[in-house]
Parts: sequence; C-alpha cells; structure tokens
Amino acid sequence: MTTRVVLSAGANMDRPHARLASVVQALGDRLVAASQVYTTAPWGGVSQDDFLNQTLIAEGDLTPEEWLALCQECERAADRTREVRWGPRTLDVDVISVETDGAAVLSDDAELTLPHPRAAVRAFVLVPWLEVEPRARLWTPTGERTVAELVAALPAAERDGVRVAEATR
Ligand SMILES: Nc1ncnc2c1ncn2[C@@H]1O[C@H](COP(=O)(O)OP(=O)(O)OP(=O)(O)O)[C@@H](O)[C@H]1O
Ligand SMILES: Nc1nc2c(c(=O)[nH]1)N=C(CO)CN2
Repeated sequence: MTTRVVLSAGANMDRPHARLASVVQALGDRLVAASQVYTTAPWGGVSQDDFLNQTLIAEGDLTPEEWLALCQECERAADRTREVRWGPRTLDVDVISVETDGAAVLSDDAELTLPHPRAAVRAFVLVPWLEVEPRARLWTPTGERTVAELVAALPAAERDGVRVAEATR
C-alpha cells in the first residue's frame, strides 16, 4: 500500500537544526517535499524557547502505524523524554495526515489519531505546510478545509510568530 504522509517536526533543545535534519535523513528517498525551517513562538502556554519547525511530505509503502513508528524512532534517537506536556523537547515528530489513493485516512484511535487533532489550529504546522503544498486540504471536525483557509483563520499574532529561520548548523 503506497501512502503519502504529512509530518511536522519540531525541536527547541540541544542542537535543534541537527534534530530536524535527522528526520530528513531518516526519510531518505521517501521524502517528496520539505519546507524551509521556521522559527516559531511556543504554542500551548508553556513558557520556553522558540521552536524550530519543519513540515515534511513523504511517500512510501508504509502503513499509517509504520509512519508513526518511524517518527517515534526519530524521537528516541534524539533522546526525547516526555516531561511537561507541550514543554521543551529535543525532537517531536507528529503525523499530521495520511492519504492512500488520494483519500485521507481518518482515525480516532488514541495511539494514532488522523488527521492530527490539533493540526488545524497550529500555525507552526500549517504555515510551513502551505509553503510546500499550496493546495493542501485537511479534514477538521467541521469538514474538509484548505490549509490556506485554516492559515487565514488563525489569529494574526500566531501567524506572525512563524518566520523562516536563519540557516544555522
Ligand atoms: N497523529 C499523531 N501523531 C503523533 N502521535 C500521535 C498521533 N495521534 C496520537 N498520537 C499519540 O500521541 C502520543 C503522545 O504524543 P506526544 O508526546 O508527541 O504529544 P505532544 O507532542 O506532547 O502533544 P501533541 O500531540 O499535542 O503534539 C503518542 O504516544 C502517540 O501514540
Ligand atoms: N511552536 C511550537 N510550539 C509547540 C511545539 C512545536 O513544535 N512548535 N510542539 C509542542 C509539543 O507538542 C508544543 N508547542
């Protein structure tokens, strides 16, 4: 089964640029598009350093669960620990959406909820995604929306908190 996945990678501790690069490397030739790396204001109410975020699109013969496993393997390789919810992290890789034969996979399983239930309100996911896929669409509880519409609906302050990062290694 060939699937197409949208992933969101984020990091705000200990060499965040290199952490994002490790996800690109893990995807290898399955990577079909990578946004620029963005500096983003922390979302979720925890006071912490800005994040670096990148949205990645990949295709391959992986099930949705296998894409999640690949994301979690990247997090483990980055020594990711779970301490504070929405707090600082070396690397977080979320599965935003999965398509098979052009149709979105929908799941309300807590282990893998698809599309990602908070993607539609996260500027740090949507703005980089729009860069690489201007016609992208996302299922939300109120129906299918274009990512462009979702970005336009965000509070301006949240959109403005997402900026292309300076290239650093
Ligand atoms: N679409 C998804 N992508 C990634 N993880 C998911 C998804 N749906 C459910 N999960 C589950 O969420 C659990 C917690 O994930 P994680 O610790 O990365 O959350 P978080 O990054 O703190 O918060 P958020 O989920 O809001 O981004 C994981 O164990 C995973 O099984
Ligand atoms: N800007 C930004 N904020 C976040 C991020 C993230 O990747 N970027 N990840 C979080 C953990 O889910 C919580 N808050």
